[in-house]
Parts: sequence; structure tokens; C-alpha cells
Amino acid sequence: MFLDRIVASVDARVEALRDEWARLEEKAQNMPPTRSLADALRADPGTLQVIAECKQRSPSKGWLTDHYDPVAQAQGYQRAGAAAISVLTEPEFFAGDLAHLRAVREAVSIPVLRKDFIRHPVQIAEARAAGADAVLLIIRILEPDQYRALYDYATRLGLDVLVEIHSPVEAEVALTAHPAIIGVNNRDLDSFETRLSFSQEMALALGPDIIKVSESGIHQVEDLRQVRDWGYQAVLVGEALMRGRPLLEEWRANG
Ligand SMILES: O=C(O)c1ccccc1NCC(=O)[C@H](O)[C@H](O)COP(=O)(O)O
Repeated sequence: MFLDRIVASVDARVEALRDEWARLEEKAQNMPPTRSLADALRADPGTLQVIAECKQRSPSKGWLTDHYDPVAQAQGYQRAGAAAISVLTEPEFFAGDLAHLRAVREAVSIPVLRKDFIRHPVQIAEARAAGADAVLLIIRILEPDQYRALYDYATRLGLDVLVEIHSPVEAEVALTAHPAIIGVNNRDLDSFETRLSFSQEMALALGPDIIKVSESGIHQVEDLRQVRDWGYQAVLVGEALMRGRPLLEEWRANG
């Protein structure tokens, strides 16, 4: 499966980073306070917020732009009303880099999420030391105990966590850590198929108290209206924005 290839590549990088853990943890513990992703997503109840993503390529869609300037991209997102920025840092399949996150965090005043495939606490310490305000934990690539340990570790370092699910069973595991924010990925990470109605099905399983984020395959204002009507507080949008679609502006004007 494709996701296994990503995970194998991540694990190899983690292996090389393990010796840095103590140093990164100390740096992480001395960073200034984070900006709360949860607060940003519930700042204006009833308004669907947008987490706008910076990524140059993706496995399913290939290169999204020839000219990738994550700082200019993120500043544009903030000006257009994004509540938070997601920055891909995975290098092999998404052409990401932790340096992109560092630069974006300095250039905007809203929370910044490290979008990567986190498997080990050293990546969380690394994220916090680089300035991230939040990290993504993908239930599908973690054992339940591993997930809870990573969730606790991120929280102890002052990070918010976006917990990503793609099935009712994964939702059950996700809920065991009592997360504030859950992302429902409309994309199957093996087949790459996206289905927005998956967000509708999962909304009921998650209940009203959790901040719900619908992720992937969101391209038009009508998609945003739908997920808002299904009880979501936020969406995470990458491809449409990276291809230059003025979705944030359209949403502000017609939401
Ligand atoms: O996007 C992919 O092709 C992909 C493949 C395998 C694992 C993860 C993948 N994407 C990560 C994401 O979930 C998206 O970057 C994010 O939700 C935004 O989606 P989109 O708006 O469809 O770019």
C-alpha cells in the first residue's frame, strides 16, 4: 500500500534523528508559548474556519505549482482570512521541509500546523523546536497506545493536536485521548479517492462537542457550505488554494 511507503521513508528519517531527541526536547521546552489552534477554530462560533495548506506536490496530484514560495503563500492565506496555516514538511513525497514551517511561522500571526507523518516523539519535539503550534497525528499509521503517548507528549510540549481519522473504528481510537480537534480525511490514503460525504457520515459519530475539521477534496464554496451544514467548525484545504483558486475570498463574500 502506498501509505506503507511513506511510513517506511519516515521511519528511516526518524532513526537518523533519534540521537537528537534530548537536544530537541530541551529546545522545545524553551520556546515561546504557542498560538492555540483550537481557539482559532472556535473564535467565531457558527463561522466555518479555513486551515489553508502550503504544499508543493502531493502523491495523488503531483506538482501543484512550479514556483513554491511558502511564506508568500501563507501571508496571502492570512490576508484572505484563513484561521490557521498547515505546512507540509514531508520531503520525499510532498517536497516539504521543516525550514518552510520555520519561515512561515515567523511571517504570519495565526497558528501553524506541522503536516507530516508523525511516528515518534522526536518529530514532535522537532516540530515544537521549529516553531509549530500544532501537529497532525494520523490514527491509521499508529498503534492505539503509540497514539495516546504521542498525544500526551505533544500536549505536554504545549502543542495542539489535529487527530486525523478515516473510519468509524479510527474514530473510536481517536476519542480515547479525548482530543479537542478531530480531522475527518475525505481522502482514502491508499486509493487516493476522495468522497466529501464521508464527512457527513462521521459527523454523527463524533458528536457536537469536538472541533470537527473536514479535510481533503474541498474545491468550491458549495463544499464549504455542505460541511458547515453537517456541523463542522473548519475545513483543511490544500490543492484548490495551491492552484490559485480564490476560495477564501469567495467564502468570505458568499458564505
Ligand atoms: O494528498 C495526497 O495525495 C496524500 C496522499 C497520501 C497521504 C496523504 C495525502 N495528503 C495529505 C492530505 O491529507 C492533504 O494534504 C490535505 O488534507 C489537503 O487536501 P487537498 O485539499 O485535497 O489538497
